[in-house]
Amino acid sequence: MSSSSSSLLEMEIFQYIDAHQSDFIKDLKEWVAVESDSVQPHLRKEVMRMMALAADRLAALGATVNLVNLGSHQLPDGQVLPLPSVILGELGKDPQNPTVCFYGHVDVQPAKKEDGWNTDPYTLTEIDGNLYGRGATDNKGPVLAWINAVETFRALKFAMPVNFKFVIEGMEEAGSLGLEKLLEEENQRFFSDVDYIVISDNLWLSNKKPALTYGSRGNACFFVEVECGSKDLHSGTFGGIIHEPLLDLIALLDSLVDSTGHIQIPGIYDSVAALTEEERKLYESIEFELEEHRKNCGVKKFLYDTKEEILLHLWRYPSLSIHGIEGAFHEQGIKTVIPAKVIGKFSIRQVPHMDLSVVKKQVVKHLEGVFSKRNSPNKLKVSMPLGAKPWLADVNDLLYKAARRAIKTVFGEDPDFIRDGSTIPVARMFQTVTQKSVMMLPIGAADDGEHSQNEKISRHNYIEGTKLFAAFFLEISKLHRNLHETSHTEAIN
Ligand SMILES: C[C@H](N)C(=O)N[C@@H](Cc1c[nH]cn1)C(=O)O
Ligand SMILES: [Zn+2]
Ligand SMILES: [Zn+2]
Repeated sequence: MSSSSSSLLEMEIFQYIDAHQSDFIKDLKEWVAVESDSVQPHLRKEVMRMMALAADRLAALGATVNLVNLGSHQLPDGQVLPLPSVILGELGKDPQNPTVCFYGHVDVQPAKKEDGWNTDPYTLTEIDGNLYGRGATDNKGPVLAWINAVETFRALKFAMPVNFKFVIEGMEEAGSLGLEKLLEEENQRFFSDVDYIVISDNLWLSNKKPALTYGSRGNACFFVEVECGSKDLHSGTFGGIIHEPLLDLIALLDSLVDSTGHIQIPGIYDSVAALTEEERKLYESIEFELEEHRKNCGVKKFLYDTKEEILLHLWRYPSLSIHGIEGAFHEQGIKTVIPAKVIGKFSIRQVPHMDLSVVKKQVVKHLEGVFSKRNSPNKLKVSMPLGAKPWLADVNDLLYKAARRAIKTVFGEDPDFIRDGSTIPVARMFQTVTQKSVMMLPIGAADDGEHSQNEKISRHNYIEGTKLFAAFFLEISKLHRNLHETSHTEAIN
């Protein structure tokens, strides 16, 4: 295809997408309305309902859809819950086309209006060009944008430039339970003819400038449980004469990080890959507005003052965050009780070359050491319910070339090449199990507020993101065909 006919094609595609914005937003509204929170057990049926909706949407595209049952899992309290099925979808089998597998998730993090949302989190609401709702950017919007892009080719009756495969799951926010086993089982079947894997489940580094992501951190999640007995106690009747579990727990949690953000667990930094001079230079050249980033997060000051230090601590070093305490009274008012059992929850973001099993041992040893110094008779239990490895890709891969060109076409500028501090467990699983090239192609902006109150995707990013995916299909198709024609000619000669 000549470049002028390909740009004519793109023009028609982009016009179609612009003309169908309202339909695409209506679909997103329908998806956001489902409270598919994979973290809270009582909402599991909503995750199942969401999976069914996504499967129907793919079937309507003409895809073959297989809902693979992953069985069940046990919660720390012993409760057994069914895991949502994973969608494996396929559309097109043209041997001339590359096969691109898209991964996305349709589960969300918990959200309640009373957390401080300005609008109902499950009613997609447009204000000043932003579409607010839980899952709007993480990850229902990007999944739909990819589907919209495929739909556009179908509606215009254009030949599909690539064969599509889909992996859509409903447990990403809970650590992608059961997914690795499925990938291993399907490696020689579903994944055997996949050429490229694309994930769109993270954000740009800036509010306006597009990005391509070549690395993400992993995560080791911990529960630390302290128990004094089987029942909560009156703090007037028993306060002052017992070792309180919450005091033990707070001391344990307080021992994890110092006020400069440095993790206090001995050995935790030992295997972190050394920073090369080349990397340092790369970080210096990245455009990154510290003030914009500070405003997005709404804090007064960061732990570090320079762009380089901030990026290093987000992408290149581990970080430890405390997420909450189960069993502690957290409602309004004051309940004068001593909770009998409390569970602290924290996680350590992982970077190359940290090893999850070593990290687990270091954490357990450290917490047991701190606890033993307290001479507490209480029961301590430390567990690591989730572990996801970090991921790093080769930016010289064809995928990145195609995405870079597509970004230039749609946004008129070159992308930032970035890493991401958050975790998409499947990225490293795909790389290790399938050995195919993996790329993250985000369409959300840095101020989208993933996991936060008032999560949003802008109409602009949702619609231009749809165009970006369509342009990417054309670019990867061209580059892949060229590469294979060249290697075919070389083989003949
Ligand atoms: C980046 C992605 N949208 C996301 O939010 N991932 C979660 C996954 C996770 C990690 N540990 C437990 N869940 C995240 O990075 O928090
Ligand atoms: Zn996500
Ligand atoms: Zn998320």
